[in-house]
Amino acid sequence: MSQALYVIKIGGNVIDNLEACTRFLNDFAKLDAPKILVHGGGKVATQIAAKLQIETQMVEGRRITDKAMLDVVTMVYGGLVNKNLVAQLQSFNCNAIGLTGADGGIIRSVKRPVKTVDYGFVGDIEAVNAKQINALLSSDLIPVIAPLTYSSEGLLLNTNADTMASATAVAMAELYEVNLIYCFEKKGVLSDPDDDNAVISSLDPVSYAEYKSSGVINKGMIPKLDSAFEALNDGVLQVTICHADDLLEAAKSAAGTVIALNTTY
Ligand SMILES: Nc1ncnc2c1ncn2[C@@H]1O[C@H](COP(=O)(O)OP(=O)(O)O)[C@@H](O)[C@H]1O
Ligand SMILES: CC(=O)N[C@@H](CCC(=O)OP(=O)(O)O)C(=O)O
Repeated sequence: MSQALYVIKIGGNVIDNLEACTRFLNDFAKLDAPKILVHGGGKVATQIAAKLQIETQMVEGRRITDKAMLDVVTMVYGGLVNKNLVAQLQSFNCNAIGLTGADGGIIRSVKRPVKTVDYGFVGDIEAVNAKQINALLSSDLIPVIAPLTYSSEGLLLNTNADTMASATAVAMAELYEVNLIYCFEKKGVLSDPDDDNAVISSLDPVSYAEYKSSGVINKGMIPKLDSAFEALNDGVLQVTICHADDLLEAAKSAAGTVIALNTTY
C-alpha cells in the first residue's frame, strides 16, 4: 500500500480573515503527514481590484480576467497571499515553499477557448507534473500552490483554486493514497443554507443532484463539488469539505461532509 498524502485547499473567505487563517495554518503545520496546500484568494483579489478601480465580473464561479485583472491576480495570488501564507507557515516550523503553477513547470494549462463567454486569461488545466511536486516533498519541502498556471506559449493564466486542488490530487494519486480536503468558512455542505449546523455528513451523486435541483446547493459550492466528484472518479481516495477550524478532525474523517461515489448514477 502506498503512503498517504493530504492535498488541502483553503478558500478566499478564510484567507481574508487573519485570525481564522492563522488558526488554520497552525493546524496545517501540525498535520503529521506529507501534505500540499493549494490556496484561493478570490475575495482579496476582488478587494484590491476595487481599490484600483478595476471591476470584478464572475461567470459561473470563474473570474473574467482581462489584462488589468491578470496583473491584479498575479500580484495578489502569486505575491501577497502566497508569500504571507509561506511566512506564517515558516513561523509554525513548517518548511513551506510558495509556487505558482509556472514554477518548476508544475501545472500547465491552456487558455480557455472563447465560446459564449470570453473569460480572457483563464487557464484550463492540461497537465500536473507529479514527479516535480514529489521531488519537493522528498526534500521535506511543503508546496504552497497559488491559483495561477502557465501555458506552453508562455502565458500566465488565472485558474480556479478548487480545480487546481482536484487536478493536483488526481496527479499525486499515481504516487500516493490521496486525501483531498477543501477547507472553507462553513462546517461542510449544508442541507439548510440558513442553518450553519445542518451539515450533510455524506454526499453522493444522487443526493447532490437532488440538492442542486432544489437550489439548496448553489453558487461556489457547485464547481467545488463537481471537482470533488471528478477527483474521486480519477483515483483520489477520499474527499472532504469542512470548516477551516476542523482540518485536523477532517483528516481523521471526523468532521465535515465526506464526498462518496457509493450509489449508482
Ligand atoms: N448547501 C451549501 N452549503 C454550504 N455552502 C454553500 C451551499 N450552497 C452554496 N454555498 C456557498 O458556497 C460557498 C463556497 O464556495 P466558494 O465561495 O467558491 O468558496 P471558496 O472561496 O472557499 O472556494 C459558501 O461560502 C456558500 O456561500
Ligand atoms: C479563474 C478563476 O476564477 N480563478 C479564481 C482563482 C482564485 C480562487 O479560486 O479563489 P477562491 O478559492 O478563494 O474562490 C479567481 O480569480 O477568483
